[in-house]
Amino acid sequence: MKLPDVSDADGGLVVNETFGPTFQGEGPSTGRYAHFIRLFGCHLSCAWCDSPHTHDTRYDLDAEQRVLSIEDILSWLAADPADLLVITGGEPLLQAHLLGRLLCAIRERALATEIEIETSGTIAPTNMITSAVKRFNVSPKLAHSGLRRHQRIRPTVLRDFAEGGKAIWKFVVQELADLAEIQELADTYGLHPVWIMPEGTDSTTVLARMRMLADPVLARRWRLSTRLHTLLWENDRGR
Ligand SMILES: Nc1nc2[nH]cc(C(=O)O)c2c(=O)[nH]1
Ligand code: SF4
Ligand SMILES: [Mg+2]
Repeated sequence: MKLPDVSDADGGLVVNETFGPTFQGEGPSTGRYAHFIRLFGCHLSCAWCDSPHTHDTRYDLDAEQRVLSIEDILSWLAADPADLLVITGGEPLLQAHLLGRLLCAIRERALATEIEIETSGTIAPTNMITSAVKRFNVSPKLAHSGLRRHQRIRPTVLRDFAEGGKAIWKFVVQELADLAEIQELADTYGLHPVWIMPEGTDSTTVLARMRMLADPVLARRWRLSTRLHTLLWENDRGR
């Protein structure tokens, strides 16, 4: 199975979709008016991935990707400048070089008040990216992702994010037993603050898991995230 190489697309970023305005549905900025850029490509393959169309060869990946120049993306944003711009994927840091240039240009032209990046925590960001963003929402994957530990846990990358001071740690949880696994990672790598988010792509599952998690998360003094877009719009694309 050959995955598309997104690291050196000539002249642009490989984008899956741009959308907004919508609400940031996850993490500390939940509920904020937000625009999204979903970059194409991921080097992982989590069993429960909620955006497999960014990389899974069971999808029509030719139809799922467009090469957009930095100017193309700036024009899209200029039509409706973002309060919060969220860069997600896929794994957006696979395209770190061009992404850094894009984010600098967005800051220079004041096309977003704040920028945050959703990432798996397996690829270190560049300095250019780190200086342009307000926050990294880092989601290290647990054993239930089906990935091998060395694929999902990159100690040096986790420590870099932790020391950089711009990361929050957002763990996708299916069962209460996952919390002990998270505690071990948080203690080993100094991950703080910890956010717990239910796995699920329909409102019934998200709400049931949030109810299951609420008291145990409080007992650990952690934070709880919903998936607001899922509660509102189920698994609709581009929301
Ligand atoms: N509204 C909305 N909020 C989100 N936060 C993170 C998302 C993602 O897919 O990474 C996402 C998404 O797809 N939609
Ligand atoms: S890291 Fe994210 S995009 Fe990549 S397979 Fe896992 S859930 Fe999907
Ligand atoms: Mg996601």
